[in-house]
Amino acid sequence: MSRSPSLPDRPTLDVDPESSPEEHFDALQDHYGEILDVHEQLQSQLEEVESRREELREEVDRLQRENETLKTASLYLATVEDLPEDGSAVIKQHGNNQEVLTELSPRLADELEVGDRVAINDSFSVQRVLDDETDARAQAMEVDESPTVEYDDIGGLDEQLREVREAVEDPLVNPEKFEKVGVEPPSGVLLHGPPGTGKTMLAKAVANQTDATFIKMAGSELVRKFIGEGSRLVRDLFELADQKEPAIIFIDEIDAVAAKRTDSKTSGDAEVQRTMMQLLSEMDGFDERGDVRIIAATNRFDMLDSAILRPGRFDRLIEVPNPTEEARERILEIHAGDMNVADDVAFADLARETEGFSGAQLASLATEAGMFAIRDDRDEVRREDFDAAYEKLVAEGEDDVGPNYPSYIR
Ligand SMILES: Nc1ncnc2c1ncn2[C@@H]1O[C@H](COP(=O)(O)OP(=O)(O)OP(=O)(O)O)[C@@H](O)[C@H]1O
Repeated sequence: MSRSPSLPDRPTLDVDPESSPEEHFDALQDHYGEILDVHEQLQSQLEEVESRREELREEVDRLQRENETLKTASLYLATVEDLPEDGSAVIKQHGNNQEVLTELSPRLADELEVGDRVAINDSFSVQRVLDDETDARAQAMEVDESPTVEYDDIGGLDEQLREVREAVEDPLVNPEKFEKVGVEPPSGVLLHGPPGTGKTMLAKAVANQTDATFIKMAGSELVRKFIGEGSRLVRDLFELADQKEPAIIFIDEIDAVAAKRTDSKTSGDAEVQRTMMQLLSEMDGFDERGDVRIIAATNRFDMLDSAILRPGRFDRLIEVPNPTEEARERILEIHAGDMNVADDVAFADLARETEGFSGAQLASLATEAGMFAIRDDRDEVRREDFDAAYEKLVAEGEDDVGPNYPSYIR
């Protein structure tokens, strides 16, 4: 839609070569007059265009502000239930299941289909259409039908492994044991300890051992931007586990949804609370579930709300600490065991010198040492490679490695 006015014709000077100087002068004067006219017309058109430009600029500013508000304001989630022909839509809000009839913009009316998930604002006006729900589910959950981690791949955590097997594997494999004795198996297992100590590995290994599907959800993923989405994901998570049983649900970073209540009453906190309530209610209804076990992990045990630790919820707490010297040796053997290691490398020495390292850091130490050997065009990994790897790791992550570096690094 263009509103630009058409330009006036350019005046031409028509002078008869035979004309007298007076006639010539008159013709020039007429021409000058015409030029002045055109100049005036152009001037007024320019003013008109400038004022239109100003209007458009204001419109752009307004839209930009509106866009910003839309981007920052919390939106609610809803599903399109019906699309009557008149450009309206019946939507059902997630969380409270409120059904509303709302007008659609012409663009959305063409685009929307029944079943679509949409984001709506406080006045129930549809702001945008969201991705396919299955995509959102797939993004948030990691599903591994047959994890490959074995118990033997885990270094050190013998006592923790025994407890996890007792709480998760036995109820799946020998449920009758519990029935005969008349005790309820633990509802949920909570693994807590510093990062990279093998919590995920433990959960994966027990899923592998029991031929269960491993379904992982990160707590941070459950804390979503859209109101109602976190609790919806929790429901999806348990539903999926039901479909896939036997299954092990692993919720990493559970502290993101189950932190102690704070005094602040921001909508973000309320949304986290709702997600946690949904999780608790799923766990409370857990008895009727078949072969589904639930394991959660946290690095921030101190932050957890005691509500999730009550009997019937995460009632088996297992601490997974950083490895002891003996465990560090075992972890190094696991990760460097297949490497072509020179005679001057003694895992026992390395274990002694890596106090404060987590399992994940020991795994990186082995990989990095291998990389140094490759870079040097050798097919054998020497002690000097482990030393170089050590220095690199310490330099990269002073804060993660912990205070106990060996003396020759400090
Ligand atoms: N006890 C261990 N034995 C062998 N390898 C380990 C051990 N702990 C950690 N690792 C190595 O570190 C990697 C990361 O470990 P994992 O993901 O299990 O840690 P996590 O405790 O779940 O960490 P986070 O709390 O950061 O999620 C593993 O894939 C493995 O290579």
